[in-house]
Amino acid sequence: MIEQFKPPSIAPRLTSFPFCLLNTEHIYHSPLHHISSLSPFTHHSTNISSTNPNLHSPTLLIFCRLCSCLLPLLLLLRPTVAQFPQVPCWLMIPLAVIGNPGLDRSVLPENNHKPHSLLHLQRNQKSDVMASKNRESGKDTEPGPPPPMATTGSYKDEVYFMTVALLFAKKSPDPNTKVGACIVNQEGKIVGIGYNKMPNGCENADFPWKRGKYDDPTTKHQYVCHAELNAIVNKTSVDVKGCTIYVTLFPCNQCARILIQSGVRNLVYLSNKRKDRPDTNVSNKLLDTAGVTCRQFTAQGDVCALLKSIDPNAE
Ligand SMILES: Nc1nc(=O)n([C@H]2C[C@H](O)[C@@H](COP(=O)(O)O)O2)cc1CO
Repeated sequence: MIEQFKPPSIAPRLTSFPFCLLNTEHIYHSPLHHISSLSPFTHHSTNISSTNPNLHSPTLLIFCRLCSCLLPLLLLLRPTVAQFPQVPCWLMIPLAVIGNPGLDRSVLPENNHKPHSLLHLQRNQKSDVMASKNRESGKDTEPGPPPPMATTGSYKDEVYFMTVALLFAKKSPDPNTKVGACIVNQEGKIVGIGYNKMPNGCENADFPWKRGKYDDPTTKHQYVCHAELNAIVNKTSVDVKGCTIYVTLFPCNQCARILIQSGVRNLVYLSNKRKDRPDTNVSNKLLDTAGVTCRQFTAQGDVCALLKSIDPNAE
């Protein structure tokens, strides 16, 4: 199909494109860096290079090519544009494609404000630099509640990723065991999230949630899709080869097989409460033989501190 490029009509549609992409199931469509750029209902990202194949539409490709033609002009304009926070967001897309030497992409905005302009991003970055200077000088070890931005970047990335897994575990309808999983690619971007639930289209209320023997069809075990499986099928990238999965419970042998087959290389788990069960031994044997590195997450304290820093009243 040949479609004429119409800048005025595409602009409003793209206004929200770089910063908020959601599908109908509220699963994000753009790789994320940190929990702070993620909420259950809106997902912000300054990275427009979504790996979702659905976004690689001809329209987008044509648009990107046109943007690259405008590149020299935009390079000239960039310092000027950054002075005006109200500059339309669609103009920011080519700027984001070009990249801004003043911005470190590994330091994405880590507060609740929407990064609606480059100026805003630069402000955030300045705060990050301040926070990191404070850390280096040991100031953030002083007692007392931190100022809103002081915790920015205070935690290892894995703390954010396990926190994401824990947050999504909360969405599980399983009344007994809620499990969350978060898959992260080699660039440190989240490319898949899942939690245990009944298969799509199968109403949670229509199926049993009781525990029991694994082969008993009156128990949940025959029906429920595990968090790891959902994280993989929800992936926003072409594949999850070389990725790391953060999961709140050590995988069963079935999930271990799925992880191995899909190319996940590292596993970080929170709980291994079933370590004495035979199927856990099978998981261990499979993962070990296939060369998937497994380690237990030990920074629970940091997860609690991170959550508390988001909302001091959080439990
Ligand atoms: N790694 C895992 N991922 C998961 O999503 N699950 C899910 C399947 C069930 O919904 C629940 C375990 O049930 P229970 O027998 O502990 O109440 O957790 C379980 C495991 C461990 O096998």
